[in-house]
Amino acid sequence: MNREQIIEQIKKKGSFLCVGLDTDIKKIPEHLLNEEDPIFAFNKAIIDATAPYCVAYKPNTAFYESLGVDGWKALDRTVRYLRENYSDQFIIADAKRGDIGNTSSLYARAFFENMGVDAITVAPYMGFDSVKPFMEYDGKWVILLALTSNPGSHDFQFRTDMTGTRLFEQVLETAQKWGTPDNLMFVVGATQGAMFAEVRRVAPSSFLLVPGVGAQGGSLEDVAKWGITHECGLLVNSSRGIIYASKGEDFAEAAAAEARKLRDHMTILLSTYGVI
Ligand SMILES: O=C(O)c1cc(=O)[nH]c(=O)n1[C@@H]1O[C@H](COP(=O)(O)O)[C@@H](O)[C@H]1O
Repeated sequence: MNREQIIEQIKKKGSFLCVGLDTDIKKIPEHLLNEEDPIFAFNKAIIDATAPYCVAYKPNTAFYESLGVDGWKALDRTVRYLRENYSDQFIIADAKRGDIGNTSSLYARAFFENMGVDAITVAPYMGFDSVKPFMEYDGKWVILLALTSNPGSHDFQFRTDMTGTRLFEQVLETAQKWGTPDNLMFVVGATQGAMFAEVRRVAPSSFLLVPGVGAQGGSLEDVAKWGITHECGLLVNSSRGIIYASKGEDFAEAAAAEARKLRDHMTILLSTYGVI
């Protein structure tokens, strides 16, 4: 899925919502545990209920890997279900990979060729050769961690070099020499608030994947205020806040209601900032 197609979907749906499929076997409604593949049954119901309100899905691989082979199969089945039934949705494997070039090329093959997702989250720590193999796929995206949503983001990401440039700014600056706004996005946590203005100073036109609204308490209002561009330039993720809105038989309807609420807010923001 290319940049124009993502923007078209955002405008069409009045939404820049990404639903996080962080599906935890210990948190899904009990009645689903009788299903032959409970994780897939949960994901399928969540997808069918929330698809009108979002433009992307982001399964985090940890939730699937924790279940071994069965989890990986459920993830693969989920991606296939999205591909076959919702081809207008952007699919992000949140895997946070990155290794020496030779190994990264196998991660890229696993996620882009084998699983067929549109994008993968990548950690920048090992540098250019660890990121490049993911960029060698036409029509696929790297989403590089830049300024994360967690408290530990302050341990390294704000450290400055001799010129006073912070590490996250160096990541943003340097990585834009490796890729373009057509194949490279950055992760910036919703909890970083006004720091979005600093991010936009260095990366004015890149799409940002923004986790941290909902369960982590980030403000959608602030993200848009400091981070939105004339093309939107944002994909805002919420996982737990949507998919665990109810633990009962009505879990899918409750998820849809949460997604719709966020979509309604996003439509207002898109209109306020002149995107639609
Ligand atoms: O790369 C990510 O998606 C990510 C980066 C980051 O800085 N913070 C962050 O929360 N995430 C992921 O985004 C999702 C957030 O989930 P909720 O807090 O439940 O909405 C999880 O899958 C996290 O692993």
